[in-house]
Amino acid sequence: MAGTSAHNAPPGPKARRPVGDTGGMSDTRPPSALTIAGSDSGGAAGLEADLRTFLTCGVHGLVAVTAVTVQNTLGVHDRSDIPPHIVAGQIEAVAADMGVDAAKTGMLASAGIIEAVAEACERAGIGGAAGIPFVVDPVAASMHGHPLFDHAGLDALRRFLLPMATILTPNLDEVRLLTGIEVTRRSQMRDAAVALRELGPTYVLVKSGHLTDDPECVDLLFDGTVFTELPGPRHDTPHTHGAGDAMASALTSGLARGMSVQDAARFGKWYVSNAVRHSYPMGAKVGPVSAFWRVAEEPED
Ligand SMILES: Nc1ncnc2c1ncn2[C@@H]1O[C@H](COP(=O)(O)OP(=O)(O)OP(=O)(O)O)[C@@H](O)[C@H]1O
Ligand SMILES: Cc1ncc(CO)c(N)n1
Repeated sequence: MAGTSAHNAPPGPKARRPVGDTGGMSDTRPPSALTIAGSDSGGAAGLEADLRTFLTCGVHGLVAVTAVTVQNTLGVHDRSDIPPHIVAGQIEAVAADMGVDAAKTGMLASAGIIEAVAEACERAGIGGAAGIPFVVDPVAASMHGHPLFDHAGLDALRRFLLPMATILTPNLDEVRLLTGIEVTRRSQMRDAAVALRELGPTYVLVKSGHLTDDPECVDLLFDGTVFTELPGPRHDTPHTHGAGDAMASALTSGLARGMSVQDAARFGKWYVSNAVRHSYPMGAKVGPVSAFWRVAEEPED
């Protein structure tokens, strides 16, 4: 495990509040981030990944559970969706009492849940032009190809959630589902970003993990005018389960800590690149990305 060093210090300007900063006083509230996501029993993706990332990025994690999946490295074997009013209730309860500095979505399971999430977020002041930063990760399927919502879900996502998003973070399968654009080369990511932004989000971040022939792993951020490449090496490992969730939740953590969207996106890319670099085998197939690299080392004695 690596501690903090020049090598793994985050790039770009410093966040307003450093990791774990509570002002040194027990009555000072740390930044908080809300994940609206499903549970992965394998602990690699879903809300488990998000909470772990929030913690290691110095942010208190809040949760609205959307579904429980029966999942391991072989696939998603079963699931039970949470009733939409319970999902909305979780969002409203934590927003009203504890306060949300940034929010993100993961698996949203159904059109009914998506509509309830959009309404609850609107009531809580999450998303929209002047609202609390809202990261929409349009998780459509698990990495094994198991759908995590259906066509009605896709329509509801377009209709209710994309116009509220501060930033949309699709992988290349989700780009195809949302726009019909097939991205097979890095140069095609710009057209995809333009088409995605027309669906309503303020920023778009197109993730490049699936371009496996590309020797680098360069994500693309677009704000409607400027394209910003987020460069990084492509680490040679089969174990990338949860990379998308780690990227989106680190980005959300950056926003909760007061970073600009540009800086939070760079922070997210830096975080996930290290998480993939330290990923590990576990189970029969694709193992999880790591958060251990970010955990403080224990004292010698
Ligand atoms: N082999 C790799 N080396 C370095 N970074 C990677 C690698 N694979 C993915 N990433 C990074 O991880 C993030 C997630 O990318 P990807 O396109 O795989 O998303 P995803 O398909 O949503 O992820 P998941 O595997 O969780 O479903 C991106 O920031 C991407 O740049
Ligand atoms: C619960 C859950 N959320 C998201 C993903 C996608 O990584 C997954 N496999 N499982």
